Amino acid sequence: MRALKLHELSLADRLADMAVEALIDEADLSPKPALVDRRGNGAHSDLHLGLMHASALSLWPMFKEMAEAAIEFGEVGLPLREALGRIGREGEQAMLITTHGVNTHRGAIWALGLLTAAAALAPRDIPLNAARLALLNDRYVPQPMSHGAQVAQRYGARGAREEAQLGFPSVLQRGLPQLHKSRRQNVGEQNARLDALLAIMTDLADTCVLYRAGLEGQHAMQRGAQAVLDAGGSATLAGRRHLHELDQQLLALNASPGGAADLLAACLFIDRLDGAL
Ligand SMILES: CC(C)(COP(=O)(O)OP(=O)(O)OC[C@H]1O[C@@H](n2cnc3c(N)ncnc32)[C@H](O[C@H]2O[C@H](COP(=O)(O)OP(=O)(O)OP(=O)(O)O)[C@@H](O)[C@H]2O)[C@@H]1O)[C@@H](O)C(=O)NCCC(=O)NCCS
Ligand SMILES: Nc1ncnc2[nH]cnc12
Repeated sequence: MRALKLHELSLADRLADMAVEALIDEADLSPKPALVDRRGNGAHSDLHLGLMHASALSLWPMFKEMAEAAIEFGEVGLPLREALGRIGREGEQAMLITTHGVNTHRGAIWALGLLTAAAALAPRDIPLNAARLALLNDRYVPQPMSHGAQVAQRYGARGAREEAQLGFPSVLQRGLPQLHKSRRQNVGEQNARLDALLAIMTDLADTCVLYRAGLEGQHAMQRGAQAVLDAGGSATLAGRRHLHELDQQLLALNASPGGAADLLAACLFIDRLDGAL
């Protein structure tokens, strides 16, 4: 049988590969404060690294289908938005079957789903087109009292939806610039990615943290992340001490920055796309 050459992969195949790789890179990155990583399960009793990997892999067909839908519809509009909503909900079901009901990647399905579709539409303006899609109202979206919805009522934080509708400011204005800055300082790729995660955490209203630990958790996350960066970042000894402190503090508060983790995956996906399309 003839071997499949890489360049014979379709655009949708390649985008799905890149989305899943971004999720696996995020999961593997260590030491992340209070999140699942190579060291352990962070603040989660029902998650572990193997489950994060299995969940990421289970989403490959969904990302491919989202990219194909974008290519087929060819423009930002309600038909594409509602197709993505349907595909995303089916992807969530596939994830829940794989994880036996644990929510591993709901936020990532949303963020990376929109970005994958936008990348399939046009290589330029990816965050802008993702935002335009997020601003459209899917008429079929269920309205359950999600953790995000409860936090929105209690604190006014609009979480994952708003982040996408604004064109992913935490990724474009914080994560990516820090990733590039740390790379320029030759701190090593893992430290650069940790710094990008911390930069995202400095200003995020993460509904996962707010749901579990309220404003105290959010302040601890934001201040602690800033302290690591102010001390020189994850590659320095002082920065590592602050990172350890942040890990301990978030674990004590049971505050898991799952939203920030999803946005790091979005950041790594956009970084991968650069030059690949
Ligand atoms: C529009 C949706 C994003 C729904 O949003 P909503 O806020 O109503 O729903 P949630 O499910 O509560 O939140 C979405 C997840 O987004 C992540 N997130 C949080 N804050 C932000 C932020 N500021 N910016 C970006 N992303 C953010 C976060 O995901 C991570 O945390 C998950 C674990 O959370 P949780 O279930 O609360 O888990 P635990 O605390 O561990 O619960 P217990 O076990 O302790 O009970 C984890 O999955 C991470 O991914 C938020 O959870 C969209 O999701 C939607 O409409 N979905 C319907 C399907 C659909 O139409 N999809 C469209 C595809 S294009
Ligand atoms: N590494 C991680 N740990 C916990 N929750 C997450 N949600 C997305 N990535 C995560």
